Amino acid sequence: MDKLEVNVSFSYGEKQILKDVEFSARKGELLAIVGPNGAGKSTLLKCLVGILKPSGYVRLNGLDLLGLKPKERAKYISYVPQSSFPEFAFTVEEFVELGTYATRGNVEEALRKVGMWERRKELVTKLSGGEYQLVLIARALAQGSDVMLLDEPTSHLDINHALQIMDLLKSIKDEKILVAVMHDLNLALNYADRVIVLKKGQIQWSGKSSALTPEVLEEVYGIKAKIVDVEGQRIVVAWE
Ligand SMILES: Nc1ncnc2c1ncn2[C@@H]1O[C@H](COP(=O)(O)OP(=O)(O)OP(=O)(O)O)[C@@H](O)[C@H]1O
Repeated sequence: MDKLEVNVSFSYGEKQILKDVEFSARKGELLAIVGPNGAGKSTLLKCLVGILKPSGYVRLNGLDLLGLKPKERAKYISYVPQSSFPEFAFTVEEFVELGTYATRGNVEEALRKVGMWERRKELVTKLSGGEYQLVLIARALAQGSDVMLLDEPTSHLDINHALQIMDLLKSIKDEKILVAVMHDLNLALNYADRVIVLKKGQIQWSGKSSALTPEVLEEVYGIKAKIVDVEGQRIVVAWE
């Protein structure tokens, strides 16, 4: 299945957080969700994966994902949450196996992909924040779903590991529908095919990452910005 179609709204009590957030995502592209703190990016991913119950729809090739039971939904959609410290002392391998529908074969493949297979016997509670983030990504990969959502997948990673993860996402984008919340605009510009800019729970701008302009960033983040070309890479330079 290769096409995700979304239109969701969500409120915490009286407070509306997402208003008619409508977009589609396909295999073959990495879709980045960017936007200021509090814009609703994490809430959007939680709505898509069914942790929160939005109004509207989330459809995978017409299949209504929100209408499925959680265990059933997990066949189609995986989620890498914002990394928090692990609570239970599982080994890396056990932790990845816990991912719904993970089998021995794809646990090994997933751990090899993130470079953590050699460390599979170590306890997750003893990993660094970045290493744990790699294991969270492996757990989602092992689920083998068509859709993979990632909430700031590089936030705890050094630049080398961040690039490694972005290269990994690039290498699997033909197999999976990838939607990633990203704070690093430079990584988003250079790795994402399309970008959605969220502000106050609404889509402020969306389009090809190559079409994102400094004016959009200035408007959304309230900063001054330039996008410069350095050997084919687009780099954001920003100041207040
Ligand atoms: N459990 C909750 N109850 C009430 N309001 C909440 C809850 N969780 C989040 N919010 C509010 O929802 C809004 C959106 O939060 P969300 O975490 O989705 O933003 P975000 O764009 O991911 O932000 P950040 O970039 O800072 O991670 C914020 O105003 C936040 O205060």
